[in-house]
Amino acid sequence: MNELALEVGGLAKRFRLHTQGGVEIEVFRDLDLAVRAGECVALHGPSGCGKSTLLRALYANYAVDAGSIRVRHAKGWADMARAEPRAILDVRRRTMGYVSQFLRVIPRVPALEIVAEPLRQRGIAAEEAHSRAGAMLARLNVPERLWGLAPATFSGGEQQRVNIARGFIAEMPILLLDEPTAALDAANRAVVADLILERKRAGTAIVGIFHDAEIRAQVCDRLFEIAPFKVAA
Ligand SMILES: Nc1ncnc2c1ncn2[C@@H]1O[C@H](COP(=O)(O)OP(=O)(O)OP(=O)(O)O)[C@@H](O)[C@H]1O
Repeated sequence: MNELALEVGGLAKRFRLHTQGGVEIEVFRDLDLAVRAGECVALHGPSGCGKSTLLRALYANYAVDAGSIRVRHAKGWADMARAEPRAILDVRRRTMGYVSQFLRVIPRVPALEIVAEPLRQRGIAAEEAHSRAGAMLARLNVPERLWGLAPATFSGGEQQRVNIARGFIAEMPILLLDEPTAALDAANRAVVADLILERKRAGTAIVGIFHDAEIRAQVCDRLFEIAPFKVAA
């Protein structure tokens, strides 16, 4: 069996709505999840059960109230629930990628640059980074005439493919995917399925939200059910 890449233990998360009388929403408690290299796990459960919240917590976009999120990183382990901001950035740069559903468009930065950036950050020369970014965009059927433009005016599906290209080009050991095919047509869904299968063969551990049952069946090894949270009596 492959080695563990991600190990979540005793995770608890609640939201406090400060602007609404301090109401608390408890999303999960005592959540455990282990994911091995090369494995793809789909977060599953009814709408509102906490799939997006868990994915964001794994990336340390949300603070958690208890528990650990251990990530195999730089010949050791990092805990995303406790790490300093600088260590979190290092994990994001070298170990854990996140493909959100929507591209956070940076004004005036062209698509090719957005996709090449993770490679540039890792010290790869501009020429090689741009050539690999172009190949990835071409594979995802983003027309070459768009590569030099900022994606603000792109269609939803084009923006999602730029986002996917950026997420996959870095070849991270752990990938978090938030509905990576939501805005895509059948041909591009097939490209994304191939990209995911390739990463799995290369040993990437993947955690994702996949509402599309066909993609889920193609790429996921198991479902991780987030049970509806019940308040203890
Ligand atoms: N930023 C936030 N502030 C307050 N409450 C939030 C916040 N984000 C999510 N919640 C609440 O946490 C719960 C889980 O939401 P989440 O978006 O994680 O569910 P989900 O399983 O991804 O849902 P869906 O399948 O509908 O996208 C919901 O009850 C939601 O209202």
